[in-house]
Amino acid sequence: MERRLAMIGFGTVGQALARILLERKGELWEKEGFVAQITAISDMTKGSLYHPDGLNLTEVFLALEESGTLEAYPETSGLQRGWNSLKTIQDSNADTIVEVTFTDVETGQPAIEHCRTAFEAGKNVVTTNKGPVALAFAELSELAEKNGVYWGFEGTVMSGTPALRMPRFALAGDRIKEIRGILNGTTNYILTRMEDGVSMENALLEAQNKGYAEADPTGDLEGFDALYKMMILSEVVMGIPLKRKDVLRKGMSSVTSEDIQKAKTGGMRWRILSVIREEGGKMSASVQPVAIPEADPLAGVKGALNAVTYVCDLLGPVTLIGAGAGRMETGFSILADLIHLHHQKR
Ligand SMILES: NC(=O)C1=CN([C@@H]2O[C@H](COP(=O)(O)OP(=O)(O)OC[C@H]3O[C@@H](n4cnc5c(N)ncnc54)[C@H](OP(=O)(O)O)[C@@H]3O)[C@@H](O)[C@H]2O)C=CC1
Ligand SMILES: N[C@@H](CC=O)C(=O)O
Repeated sequence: MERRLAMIGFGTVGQALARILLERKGELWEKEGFVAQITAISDMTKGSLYHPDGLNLTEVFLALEESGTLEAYPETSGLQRGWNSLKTIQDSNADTIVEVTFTDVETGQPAIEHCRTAFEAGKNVVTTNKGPVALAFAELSELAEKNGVYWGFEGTVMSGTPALRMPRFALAGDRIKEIRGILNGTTNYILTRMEDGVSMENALLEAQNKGYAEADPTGDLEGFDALYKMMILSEVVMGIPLKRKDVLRKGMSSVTSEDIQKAKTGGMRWRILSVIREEGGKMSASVQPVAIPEADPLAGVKGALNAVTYVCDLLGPVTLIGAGAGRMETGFSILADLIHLHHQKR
């Protein structure tokens, strides 16, 4: 069965998925029997395209190279332009909506509305947007189930590293009472570069150029992004919703270059640690900068790598280390969800 996709948002992650689909088309068909067509793209500033027979992705990238928008995409019979996100979700022939707009750390909008509209229209959603999962998991899961559609969100925690799929499937049956780790790629990248003597401002610019940072990097720097990921882990993996106000949150702005150099001289490394613990059905959680000894395995987690440890009652602690952010790394998370959906439907 050919999957028809509508991309809502076409920035770093959306374009990475399109590249992967373009470059791996033959291999995905041969190895997985998977085939997908992007029939619609709707992006705030780049513009919108819809063709029921599918868009030519080579032409999409040529248009973006020419002007940074989709304006130069060639006219063909049946091509529609200018549809906004909601019209694209409702009126395109896509069966699966790829929601990759920015994460709003206050309201989760417009992404929550995008998911709601898709589910009500009987369409699957695959997203890397943390807002809908952190703030509306119960409501949206129920709506997806009621409409018999799939909701994939693997990329919301640690990009394509299976930080959700592993505990949900491979560790099913174990009780997870504690989760801890490094859950933000941008700040881990910045701290590592500051250890090399790069200023915080320049390290942030590098992180932005590499596609790690949020559209508003305050979300990364002040710990909101990690907080959202803890809310997702708490509800999705441990089954207990966590409120924003219940998380002790400290951003990285309190850590200076001097602190980092001083710690380095003393055999320590600064990392932003996230911890969630369950005791008697009550959750406690924190995200904050901590100086840890160089010998601690987390001190060796560098750059945009992240790590998460699941403390299981039967298996003991299990740690996963992998990409926390990045273009292809997050584009891959959507592909992994699409292949999962494909296997389910098959
Ligand atoms: N980059 C990464 O490594 C990771 C990102 N994520 C998440 O994935 C999502 C996408 O990230 P990324 O691609 O990096 O972000 P970008 O900012 O690069 O892309 C988001 C795109 O969505 C567009 N957009 C915003 N609002 C709308 C709307 N209402 N309708 C249509 N398009 C809209 C933006 O347009 P404009 O620029 O004009 O606002 C932009 O082109 C985010 O929610 C992020 O938190 C998750 C894991 C890793
Ligand atoms: N901005 C985020 C992107 C992935 O969630 C990060 O740096 O971790």
